[in-house]
Amino acid sequence: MRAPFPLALRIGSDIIATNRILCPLKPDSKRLNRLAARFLHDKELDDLNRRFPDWRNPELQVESKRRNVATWLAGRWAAKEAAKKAWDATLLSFRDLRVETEIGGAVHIICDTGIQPDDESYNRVTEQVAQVSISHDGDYTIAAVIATPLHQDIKAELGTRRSEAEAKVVNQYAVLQDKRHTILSKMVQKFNDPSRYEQDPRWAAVDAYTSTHLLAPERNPHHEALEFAYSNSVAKGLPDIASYPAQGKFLSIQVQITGAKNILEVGTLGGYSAIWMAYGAGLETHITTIEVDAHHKEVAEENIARAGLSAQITVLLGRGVDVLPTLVEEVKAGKQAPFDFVFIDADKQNNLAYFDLALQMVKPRTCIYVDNVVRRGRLVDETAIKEDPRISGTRALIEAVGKNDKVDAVVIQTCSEKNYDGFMLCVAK
Ligand SMILES: C[S@@+](CC[C@H](N)C(=O)[O-])C[C@H]1O[C@@H](n2cnc3c(N)ncnc32)[C@H](O)[C@@H]1O
Repeated sequence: MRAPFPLALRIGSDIIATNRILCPLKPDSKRLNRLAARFLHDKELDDLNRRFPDWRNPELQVESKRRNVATWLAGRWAAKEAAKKAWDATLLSFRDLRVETEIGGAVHIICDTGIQPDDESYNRVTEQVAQVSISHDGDYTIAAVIATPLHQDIKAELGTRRSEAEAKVVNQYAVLQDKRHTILSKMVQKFNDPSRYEQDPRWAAVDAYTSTHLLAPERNPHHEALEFAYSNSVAKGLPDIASYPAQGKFLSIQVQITGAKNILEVGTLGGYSAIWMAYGAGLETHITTIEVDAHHKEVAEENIARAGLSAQITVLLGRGVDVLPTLVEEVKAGKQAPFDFVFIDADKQNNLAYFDLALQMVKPRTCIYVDNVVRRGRLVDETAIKEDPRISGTRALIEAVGKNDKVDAVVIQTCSEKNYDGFMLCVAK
């Protein structure tokens, strides 16, 4: 028989490299502000302001000062991770926890529900303390927490909040869906051909459900910038033809898988897909995106600036068939690095031209992704083949790629909130 551990004690520990905090601190102070606002409790923000009055302006600080701020933040981060492990990571968020240093120097970590004593729930337990130890050595910070299990009052409060937050996300998504459906119905009226927009409600419902869990706004630090890019584009009169959120995330994940450092996009619109890719790619990656419409370019640049990505994304104005050959020359002359991820999403009649030009400036094993190749099945519709240059352009691409020994490719059909479509995924050999 095994004797159980006799004490109702739980431990948690965490280690973090200070450089992980220092990195966002260097090039862009806005990122640091966002990071601090995301994980520090308000009282910890006050502590930080007191200790490092100019921390919000790292450009003014010398390297050693920046490192001190990063080390302080790393201590808070590690302590909170350790506390989540000791208590209940599924219930707790970083901002429910705060590290507190007493006047004598003793350090505690507190699970703080934020309920004030003058609140009617004052007779319930609203805060719980655990012991924490934080140590720094060179580039690393380590924290260990020892705690008794979370009090039932706190568990109940956090559980209620979690359900409310989940309901809010579902609600936010429903509002977004409504907005999209209104735009879609306007398009249907405009073209007076509802059959072109038929949509099985299950597709949007599945997107709504999965997005609630996998694209939850509170878990996506870039949610606000992406939502701004989408809404601002529609508000400024751009057509509602950007990638949808799950597709944006798919692109971002592709970029992470391939480790792309130099991305090419044809068809910027309001920069929505470019922003998703840039967030997936990391700070050292660059995206060149081509847009023929000057107003689209202007709105895209506004959205990109708002996302803090102006240094990472360059929008080139012009027709793809004119701009791409100049890029090919630059790559051949060594003035421009070859691309290692390509997203083609512009005028579909030129798909093959874009593909051929892109192929001249990519590294082996580059992923080339071409969007909207199925178009509700019109890819194989006899009338569309004869009358719609977007369909004949896409068929020319698929047939040429099928004969090209330098690439391997597949078309995947998709159904989603944006109806029935598909993409072609190729890899350059
Ligand atoms: C489907 S939208 C791009 C959507 C964007 N990739 C996204 O997911 O957010 C296509 C864009 O290509 C642009 N475009 C159309 N013809 C073009 C051309 N010949 N050269 C470059 N861009 C073009 C359009 O103005 C439009 O902004």
